[in-house]
Amino acid sequence: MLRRALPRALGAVPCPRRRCHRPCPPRDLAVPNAAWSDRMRRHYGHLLSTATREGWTRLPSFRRAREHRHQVPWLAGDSDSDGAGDTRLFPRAIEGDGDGFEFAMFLNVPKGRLRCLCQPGPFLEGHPGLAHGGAIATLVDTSLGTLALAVAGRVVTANLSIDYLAPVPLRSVLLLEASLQRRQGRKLFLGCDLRDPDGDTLHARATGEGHGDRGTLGTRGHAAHQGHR
Ligand SMILES: CCCCC/C=C\C/C=C\C/C=C\C/C=C\CCCC(=O)SCCNC(=O)CCNC(=O)[C@H](O)C(C)(C)COP(=O)(O)OP(=O)(O)OC[C@H]1O[C@@H](n2cnc3c(N)ncnc32)[C@H](O)[C@@H]1OP(=O)(O)O
Repeated sequence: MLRRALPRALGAVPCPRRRCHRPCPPRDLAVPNAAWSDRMRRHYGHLLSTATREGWTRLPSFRRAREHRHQVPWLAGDSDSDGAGDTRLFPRAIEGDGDGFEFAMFLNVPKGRLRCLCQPGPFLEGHPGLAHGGAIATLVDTSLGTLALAVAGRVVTANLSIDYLAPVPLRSVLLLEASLQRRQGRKLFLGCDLRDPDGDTLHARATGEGHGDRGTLGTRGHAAHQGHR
């Protein structure tokens, strides 16, 4: 009992492993691990080395929404009502390195752009050897959602439309380039392309619409953006 209560009282995050109650610093998952291919590492290195000069910020990525509370305070939740803290961000739900989504995002708020470098793992299979369309939709929604969060605060996806143009092999490397196209009141219109960063293949093109809370866009969103920088 005390083992569970003390870390929480100190503001530490309970370890996501079942039956482990030690305080556990969140692990940033948007960094290379042993499952990243050489291509993934090469593109990550390039994005990282040019990021600062070109005004991009690498976003750390944690297992659970709450662990992003320093960037997006409302993701911490209002209470512990989601149980014993055993939640996962959907794209981080598959735990083995390389098995699910390996990804790293780079954000440029002034330009309204986000890049997501991704390596889809073998547990995302649809047709044999190929990524499931739902997995691609997750990648798109997460990218457009993160961009919308960064520029406008509390936003939900109202609409998502994806043209699947070419199959995505498992363990390939993909670069998603997202941009904010326009804002209209509480609505944000976003789009993205998902490409092979080394070739000509355009795997998917998507558009999305995010809606902010009444009274949120431009206020809390601004605060979240400031907090991030
Ligand atoms: C600061 C740095 C931040 C960096 C971030 C770093 C790391 C990020 C860390 C963690 C990231 C975590 C998460 C982010 C990743 C992924 C995000 C995932 C996002 C989601 O996956 S989120 C779940 C799916 N999402 C929902 O669960 C939405 C459920 N839904 C609703 O909550 C409502 O349905 C809502 C709000 C959509 C509308 O509700 P409402 O009450 O405002 O609607 P209302 O009827 O008043 O209409 C008002 C106007 O919207 C038009 N309209 C209505 N519905 C529409 C639709 N579907 N499509 C197009 N237009 C629509 C009407 O036509 C009218 O248009 P008009 O005003 O022009 O007449």
